[in-house]
Amino acid sequence: MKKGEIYEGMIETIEFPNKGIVWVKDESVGETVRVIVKNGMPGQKVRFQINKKRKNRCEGRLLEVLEKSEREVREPVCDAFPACGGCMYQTMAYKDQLSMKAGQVRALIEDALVRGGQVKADAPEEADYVFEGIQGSPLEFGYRNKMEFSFGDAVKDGPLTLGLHKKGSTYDVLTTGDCKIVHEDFTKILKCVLEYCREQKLSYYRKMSHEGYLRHLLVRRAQTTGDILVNLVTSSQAEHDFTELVEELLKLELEGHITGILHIINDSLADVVQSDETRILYGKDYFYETILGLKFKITPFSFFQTNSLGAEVLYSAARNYIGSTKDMTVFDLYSGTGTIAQILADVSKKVIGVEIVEEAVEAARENAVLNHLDNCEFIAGDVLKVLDDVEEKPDFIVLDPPRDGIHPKALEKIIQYQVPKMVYISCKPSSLARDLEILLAGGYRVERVQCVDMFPATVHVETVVMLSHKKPDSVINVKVEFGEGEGKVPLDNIAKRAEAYKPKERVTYKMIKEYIEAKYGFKVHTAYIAEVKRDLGLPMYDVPNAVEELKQPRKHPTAEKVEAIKDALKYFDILK
Ligand SMILES: C[S@@+](CC[C@H](N)C(=O)[O-])C[C@H]1O[C@@H](n2cnc3c(N)ncnc32)[C@H](O)[C@@H]1O
Repeated sequence: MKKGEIYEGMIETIEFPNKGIVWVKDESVGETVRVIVKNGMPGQKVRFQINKKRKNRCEGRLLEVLEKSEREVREPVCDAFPACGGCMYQTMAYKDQLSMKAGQVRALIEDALVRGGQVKADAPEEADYVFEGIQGSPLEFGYRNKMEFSFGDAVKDGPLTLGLHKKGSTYDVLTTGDCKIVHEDFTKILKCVLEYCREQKLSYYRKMSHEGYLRHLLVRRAQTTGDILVNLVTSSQAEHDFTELVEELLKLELEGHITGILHIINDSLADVVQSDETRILYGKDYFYETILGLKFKITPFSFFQTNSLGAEVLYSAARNYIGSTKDMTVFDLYSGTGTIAQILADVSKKVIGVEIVEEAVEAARENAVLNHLDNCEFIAGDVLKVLDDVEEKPDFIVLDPPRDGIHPKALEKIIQYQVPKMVYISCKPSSLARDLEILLAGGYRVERVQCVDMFPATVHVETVVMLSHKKPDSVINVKVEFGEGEGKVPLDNIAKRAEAYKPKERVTYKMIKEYIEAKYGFKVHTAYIAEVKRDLGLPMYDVPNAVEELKQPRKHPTAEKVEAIKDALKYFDILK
């Protein structure tokens, strides 16, 4: 198999977030190879081109869907599908989307449990934590309370467009005039603004040359109050009077109501929505949203969960795990506009929120006053640094970091508090799995896991994890001196050991099973793989994965299965 070659095959499964797994025969060596093909659906027959080939990892670029999947049970709901790429799973039944996402999270968590030492690779049946499945979003469509549309064109020098970027393109913008994951009010506003800008022949800002005027349209709509904030973002390269546009927008027949129309000037070279200057064209520059009975003031740039009703499900799941915090000091790390802190405030002694965006911290403070809570403190700054300066010690910690997860050094500081319990809310399970390994190594164990789907039809999924601290049975102190001389550990040795322990491409039991099924046409149990490895004297931690549970007394593999397992171990370089 070489880079550039074209193959066909069936997408057997999808690993988080959108990694389709296809097994194909590489005729040049007579082997069956596992290829990752992104952006497909489970069960589709696809044609793809190999674009990455490494020893244990092969990737292909999807060229064409040859046959639809049986799991595509309905017609696309919008005309930007599949070019937009935002709602890849919209043709799958919602129930099916949910079970696929739950399976993806479970596999990642259970890998992390093995790698972090909570579960032994050869005894997956001893995975002593509770995986509670997935809760869906109350709304399958129209669930987003915020959308950032870009101005551009769909083809070079084509007519002005306003909407979302084409999948995989930084430049081409599709007009998403019937996007179904936002309320109809969003599309009415989008069409009105686009029509006006086309009539006025306003230019759009080009990312390469940094020339042009129109940049983004940011719309926020509170799901519970129907308040709408319209933000038109331009460069400062022209001056335009938007009075007529404001009149047009206010004439629209909307289900909600516009509380503010803002003109934001942004000359930043980066393609992000931010403000050098904000002009209020109508109304005010904020609105209110209600979550679990609490009121939150939202400004154009403050972080707020984008699915308000879904956030209620997520926060309820977290609150359920957090339990009673009476007389406790709680740290809400990565607190945004302080939603979680305020949900916990009236059942805690004190809550301290830490958040890096100053504007969100100011909003959090205002929100606490609005909700008559006087035991919340919000600190602006990076968690990594702020934890060094906070004098109070937490009794309980809630973590809700951004997609990339938690900085390892911040995790170290969090672990040092040794709080008996923590709840980690994650919007990216692969970052969560990486952070869990560090938390497990730091003496924590995973007790319960609940997934919540906040973004139906997309690849995203949220996870809430309850962790508890394992108290050590006993403690011994070991003093190690580094350097040359008797009784010291030479630094050279450390460098060699570090080299030997460098992370290798991870081969899971699942990969071995998939290889065997594709090549030999039969399934093998995890326990059989473990048994063959034990018999061969292979280290048991080399092939971690623990997804299945034993449902009957352990049997032994047949000779045929033993040979197939040995072949797979050789294929993945575990057996030389
Ligand atoms: C997933 S949001 C959670 C917000 C909040 N808990 C909520 O539910 O609304 C993550 C938040 O972390 C903030 N953040 C990102 N990096 C940070 C850091 N190093 N220190 C503190 N806050 C950070 C972001 O600005 C964002 O508000």
